[in-house]
Amino acid sequence: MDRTETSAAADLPPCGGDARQGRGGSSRSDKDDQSVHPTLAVRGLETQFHIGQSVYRASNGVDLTIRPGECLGLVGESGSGKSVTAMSIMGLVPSPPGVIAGGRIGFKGEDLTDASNARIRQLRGGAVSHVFQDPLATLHPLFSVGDQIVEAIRAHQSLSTREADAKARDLLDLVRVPNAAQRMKALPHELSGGLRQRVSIAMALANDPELIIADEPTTALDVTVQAEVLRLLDGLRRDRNTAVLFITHDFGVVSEIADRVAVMYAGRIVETGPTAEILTRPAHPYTRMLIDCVPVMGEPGRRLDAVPGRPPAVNRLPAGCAFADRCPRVESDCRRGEIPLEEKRGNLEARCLHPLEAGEALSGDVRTAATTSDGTPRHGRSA
Ligand SMILES: Nc1ncnc2c1ncn2[C@@H]1O[C@H](COP(=O)(O)OP(=O)(O)OP(=O)(O)O)[C@@H](O)[C@H]1O
Repeated sequence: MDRTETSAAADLPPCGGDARQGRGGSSRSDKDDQSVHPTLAVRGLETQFHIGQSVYRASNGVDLTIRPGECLGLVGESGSGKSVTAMSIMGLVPSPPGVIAGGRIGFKGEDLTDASNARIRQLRGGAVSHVFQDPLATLHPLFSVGDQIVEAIRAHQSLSTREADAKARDLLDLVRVPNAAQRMKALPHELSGGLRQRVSIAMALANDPELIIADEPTTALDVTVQAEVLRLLDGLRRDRNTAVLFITHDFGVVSEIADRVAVMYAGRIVETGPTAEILTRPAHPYTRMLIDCVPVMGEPGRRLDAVPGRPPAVNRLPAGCAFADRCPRVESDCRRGEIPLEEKRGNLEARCLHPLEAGEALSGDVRTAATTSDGTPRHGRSA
């Protein structure tokens, strides 16, 4: 059966609500040709964990679109559902207790939701690859990095060992590992953290992926190495026209690499739009508060805000806006019912009834709204 012809995802709209423009709203070829299927089109993804009587809604109606050569930054606090969304795309949700209870995952127009395990395995490490935060979790401690890259190549391409070996060396050169031929023989623990991450990027590139899912790939690295690895990833995806889903909790990193941003909170996308627009004129108070947490160079005296309180547990989501208990702009209507992700202005969409105007700051001390009079968060994680 040809899934690309018959699947429901073949009918996915080529451009979803969050697929708009490139960095700073600049035009891209994808904008000019909206008829081409995006590399990734996630629609209404519902990934749940059923534990005892509880249902944890980790991805709760998530929509994402990424076009060739585009980088989407998926941002949110710990536990907001970023990794579960990524694992769902890669077919890696542990089941049980996990289940994809709804929605569709389209890869270049092919519906992966009902794809066979064999098809998902064929894609994973091939056309869809991933880079994780900790390369030691990806790399086998007892095999040389060269052997591991060769194995990754041969799992998807019929090359001789000699050919795969040469390709592995080229990949290490490409990700700028010095003395690649020598380093092929190194065990993972013999390399620095930055070099190990370059090796895992080389492995991710081994089979010319069309989509790379990078889950906090620079979080464990020190800042200079982090900047180098970001530049490397950015250059590679531009040269190779690779779509990238870049997961992070750090808006500083997002500003370096993402064309567009999707902000996740308690399993939902709460705001999405071009990076420059989101960074300078966000509509959702949560996005504003997350951005205010980023240290700014040259402002040593500036108070660093934290977002007070905690997100609600995803097995006990409140009616209405899940951010209401922490939001300085909350009104009674925020707690009444489902709030849709709607266009607020320009290319910005937010799930908010009382959005910020362009460039508006949050007035007053946000702590007054999000904490009780003694400073206790109004909403603690209860599960
Ligand atoms: N294996 C699991 N079993 C049960 N619940 C899970 C499991 N994995 C994730 N969850 C639930 O999904 C929620 C989202 O987790 P996820 O790892 O996607 O968050 P995240 O945004 O990636 O956080 P972090 O930045 O800390 O990695 C968690 O809060 C938890 O409730």
